[in-house]
Amino acid sequence: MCANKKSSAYEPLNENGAIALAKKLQLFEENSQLTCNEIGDGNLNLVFKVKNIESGESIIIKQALPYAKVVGESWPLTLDRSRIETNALLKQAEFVPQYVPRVFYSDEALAITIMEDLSHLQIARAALIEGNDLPLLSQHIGEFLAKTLFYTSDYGLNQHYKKTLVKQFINPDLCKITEDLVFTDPFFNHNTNDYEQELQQDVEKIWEDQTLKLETAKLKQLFLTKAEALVHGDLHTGSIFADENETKVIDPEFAYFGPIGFDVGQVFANLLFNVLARNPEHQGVIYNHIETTWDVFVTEFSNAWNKDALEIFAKVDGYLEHVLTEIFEEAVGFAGCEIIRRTIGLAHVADLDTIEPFERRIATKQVALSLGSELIKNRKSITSPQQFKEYVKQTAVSVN
Ligand SMILES: Nc1ncnc2c1ncn2[C@@H]1O[C@H](COP(=O)(O)OP(=O)(O)O)[C@@H](O)[C@H]1O
Ligand SMILES: CSC[C@H]1O[C@H](OP(=O)(O)O)[C@H](O)[C@@H]1O
Repeated sequence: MCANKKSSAYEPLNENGAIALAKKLQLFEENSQLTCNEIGDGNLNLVFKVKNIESGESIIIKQALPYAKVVGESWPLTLDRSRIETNALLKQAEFVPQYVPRVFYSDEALAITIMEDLSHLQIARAALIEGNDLPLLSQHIGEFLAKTLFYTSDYGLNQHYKKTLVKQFINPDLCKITEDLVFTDPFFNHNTNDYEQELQQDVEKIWEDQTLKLETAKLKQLFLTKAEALVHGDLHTGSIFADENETKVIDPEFAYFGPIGFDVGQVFANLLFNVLARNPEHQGVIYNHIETTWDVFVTEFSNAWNKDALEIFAKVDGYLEHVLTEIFEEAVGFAGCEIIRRTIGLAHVADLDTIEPFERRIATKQVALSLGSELIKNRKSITSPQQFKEYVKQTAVSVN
């Protein structure tokens, strides 16, 4: 099966429609007995799993709705995100086929991507919450980040061709969601915000902190303007399937040409949520994941740079180090924004929301807010992932 595109009129699928489509496209052997379930638990799209009862073979049909599923028809949203998702998966597969689902078919008009079923793996967020530590997660994600980001950047890609890709991945509606939900609304008294009343004072502290707002404005400006590489754009642990051996990154519908540090920072932040949710004796393994993600990223990015850089200045002493230092600094700041928005903004994370008892949940969210603010404001003086540990400790002491 291979990806292709053809035109048909848009209509949202239901389970029978998904089976009919799979049959029409001859994705299973003739006369196969097929079942289908809608399994989407994300904020935006429909996800159908179609399975051959006898052979057990299955595929995933993901379809965009003309609105954001989590809010409903009052929040219209472009179907073009499906084209972006398919093309991002195909582009990433050029560099790291082992870390993305195979795409079998796509149809822009129907806004569908048909891909490999990854149900044998577990969503990394759920696995980490359960205490399943996914030993290869950070090794794989570090390599995924380094290769997808280096080879789509001006360092590793023909700079003229890169501009045609920038055009192909213009993604204004999904970027607007991030500009609002990650970089704006949580820092103001906005009606999309969602937090427990026990956090009111901590939230107001954020709204009143002018230094924090200034630094967030600078990070938002980077997100708006720094077309450094084709970023995934929503690389949280809910967008990663994994087990002890395998890792697959899904859901790149927010992909666009943005700052490399954005993807790296979202990975840091989402691992930090898991750190915060754990008892201290179980945190070490997740801190190690953060360090390994960065170490592998640096190693793989540097190898790719030394082997394949097309930028003539790449061989100038100090240039690679400068780029890596800037990526880390920006990643720390972006991680801070992600931490704040997932704590008090529209879209939360289960790591924090499932903490029991309630008092511990609130105390942990207070630490998260303080940590997020510190990462944004102090990102220039945080130069290694080992410092996250100090910052978590320091903010925990200052909050409690
Ligand atoms: N390739 C896949 N294989 C198996 N399950 C999948 C696959 N893609 C998505 N899913 C399931 O659907 C859920 C939502 O998918 P996701 O791509 O995150 O949707 P959304 O864009 O709405 O966030 C995932 O959490 C996972 O349970
Ligand atoms: C109304 S979109 C909110 C939020 O949802 C997206 O995540 P996902 O599609 O993985 O559920 C993205 O993080 C958006 O910011």
